[in-house]
Amino acid sequence: MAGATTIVQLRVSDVRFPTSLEQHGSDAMHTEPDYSVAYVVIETDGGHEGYGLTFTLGKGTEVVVCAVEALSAFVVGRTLQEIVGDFRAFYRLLTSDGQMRWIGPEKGVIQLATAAVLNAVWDLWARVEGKPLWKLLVDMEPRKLVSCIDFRYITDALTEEEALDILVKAQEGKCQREEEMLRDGYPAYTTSCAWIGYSDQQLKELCTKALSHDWTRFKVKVGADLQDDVRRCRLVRQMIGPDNTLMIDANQRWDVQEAITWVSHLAEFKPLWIEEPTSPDDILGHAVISKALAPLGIGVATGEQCHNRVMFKQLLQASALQFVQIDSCRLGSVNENLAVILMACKFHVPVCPHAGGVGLCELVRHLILFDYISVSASLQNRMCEYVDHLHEHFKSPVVIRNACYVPPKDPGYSTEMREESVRRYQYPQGEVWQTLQATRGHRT
Ligand SMILES: C[C@H](O)[C@@H](O)CC(=O)C(=O)O
Ligand SMILES: [Mg+2]
Repeated sequence: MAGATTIVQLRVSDVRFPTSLEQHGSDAMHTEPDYSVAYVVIETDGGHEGYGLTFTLGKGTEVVVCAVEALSAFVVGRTLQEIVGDFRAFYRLLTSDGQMRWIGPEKGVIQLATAAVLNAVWDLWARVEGKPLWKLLVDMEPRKLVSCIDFRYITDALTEEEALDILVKAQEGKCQREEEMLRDGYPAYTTSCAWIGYSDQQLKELCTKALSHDWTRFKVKVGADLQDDVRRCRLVRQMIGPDNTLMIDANQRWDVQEAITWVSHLAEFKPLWIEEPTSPDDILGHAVISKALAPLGIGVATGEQCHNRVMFKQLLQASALQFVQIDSCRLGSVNENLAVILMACKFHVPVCPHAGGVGLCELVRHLILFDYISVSASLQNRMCEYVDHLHEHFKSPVVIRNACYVPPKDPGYSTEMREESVRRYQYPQGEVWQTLQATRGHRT
């Protein structure tokens, strides 16, 4: 890395897209989501910039913005070299400050804010190195990678030495896997055909279109009404045929027993997994559901609202999930995602990232490429979520080819948004929101 790069400013914006108008992103618990971000820009004295974000659903983004502002004092005035020279210490500084940690620790709004800020730092680092983030990670020495992870609270499941060992072993075949990814891309599944607010007609049209674009894996939202779910799952299964893959997602709608009963009624449609059947905090509940559904061949997937590595640790220790859904903006950025990816590898549980939101596809593709090339070395039972919304607002948007994520080539973490998008969708002063309020009285 060239000379010292001091971070001189951090700016944060509340950017919201009115996706609820057309029910994009809707599920059994979030019926009117306006896909939004707390969007962070850090500037350095040398003219470099880093971009970060965390995902929200509209209302409340201003609270995350406030938390980001509270964290900015830890970042501004520091050099990039100082931060990444001991990234574990910096992660701890942000998450373990003696006063700030009281409003977490490492969960909720403050962890979302940590993700936004650290995503900007990782973006800056990758840009300064002139590499896309996945390549920065893939090229990094194993010892350096583990030095970015805070192992506090997880050493009973994964020690630093074990993490190092996993990374060192996976060096074998790394170059071939990188070539394979550059050639074929990383397998994806689509959630965009079957949001809960879509009509049956929309489901049919979107499935037809997706099938014609080579999609073979489909996720359907369930959990609001059993008869609707039976009808929708039947329709999608008929459309996609017996050999394609179906997943279902309840977004935390049920109690534990209710989840088992409800999903048993949907077993005839052969879902690979039920996602978020119950409260994301109920580790033992997930374990009970996993055990009950295993004989039906249905696994449990969760993670999009799993707020830190300690929760994932317990889910893994309790055999409470069969698919680990990391989230680039829920966990404490790349640092904490590395911890979870390595724990999942140790427990032999596949990582299938969550990406239903604005910007999540852009970011998480970097993490899953790293997982395959440098950690798991397997594609067995693995795929990364894709949703077909709002990519046009990013400078390095996702590219999908043959239903696979094409590895991005631009330096950075693909977090930079188009300036015009940020300006127009800024809440509430952007022209899109001003117009919506004036013409439709869209709730603000
Ligand atoms: C509110 C979000 O769209 C959520 O439904 C996304 C999700 O659960 C997923 O993509 O999975
Ligand atoms: Mg989900």
